[in-house]
Amino acid sequence: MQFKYLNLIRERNPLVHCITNIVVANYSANGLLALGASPLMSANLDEVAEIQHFSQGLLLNIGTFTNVEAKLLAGKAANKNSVPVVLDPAGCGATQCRKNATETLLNELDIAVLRGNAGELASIAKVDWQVKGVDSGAGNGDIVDIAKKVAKQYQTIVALSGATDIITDGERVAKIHNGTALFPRITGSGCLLGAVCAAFVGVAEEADYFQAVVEACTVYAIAGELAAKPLTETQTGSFSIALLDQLAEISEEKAQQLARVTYE
Ligand SMILES: Nc1ncnc2c1ncn2[C@@H]1O[C@H](COP(=O)(O)OP(=O)(O)OP(=O)(O)O)[C@@H](O)[C@H]1O
Ligand SMILES: Cc1ncsc1CCO
Ligand SMILES: [Mg+2]
Repeated sequence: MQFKYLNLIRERNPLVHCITNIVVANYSANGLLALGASPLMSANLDEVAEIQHFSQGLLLNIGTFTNVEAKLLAGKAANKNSVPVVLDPAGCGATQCRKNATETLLNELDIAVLRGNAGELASIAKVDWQVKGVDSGAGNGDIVDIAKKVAKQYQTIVALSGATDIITDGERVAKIHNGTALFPRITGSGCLLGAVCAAFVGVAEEADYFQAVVEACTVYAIAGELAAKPLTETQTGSFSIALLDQLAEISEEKAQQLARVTYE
């Protein structure tokens, strides 16, 4: 697999505007900085539309179910200014009002990338699933079918994360086999991945967003793998710091060496 967007991020230092949840705001900003992007966290109604005049990517994360109006306003301005929008429907299956708000965002906005775990994508696809708050839960549906269905329905690129990440535009499917079991043991590793996806599509042409998202998820999963290498399975605190270090350290060459990506 050929990597080309990681170096571009470091060259261009894209500004990624995040309207995210309070749990992960600081960690996401640090992760973007480590990678080589420039984070801006704001949900103020007076400025979120204006920010789309100079931002390269917009992340909308519904995790703490706040600022829905700001997300709509920012998303519409981003669409007008050709700024790619990444939606992370964190915890969207947990309550009816989250389901409704997620549908509204998907219907009202042109979402370039929809990044969530299996439970969140199953909820959007209206497939029966035992969701558990923001964790992915368990279910019997075929996650490739779920991801493809949602990608087609909303004409977006779906990045479904888990032990194997599934990236699809509804036709093409990439599976990323990299990662570490330490990822789901820290909060916000998926939320940061959403922000990372926004940085990658922020430096890509629209026609190449699929490839940019595959690259984003692969680089990220490998950074986690490298961070976990010297750690035991209980060193979750150390992992969260080591992941930031690896996001700063990882090179295209290293990613190329370690990538385990298959296409269907
Ligand atoms: N069991 C696992 N083994 C290897 N990698 C994993 C595993 N589970 C998740 N990952 C990786 O963890 C990262 C985050 O994905 P995850 O599915 O945990 O996000 P999430 O549930 O949205 O997280 P959060 O909502 O806490 O931010 C992805 O890079 C994914 O590949
Ligand atoms: C724990 C938690 N609760 C709402 S958002 C969030 C961060 C992980 O999605
Ligand atoms: Mg999540």
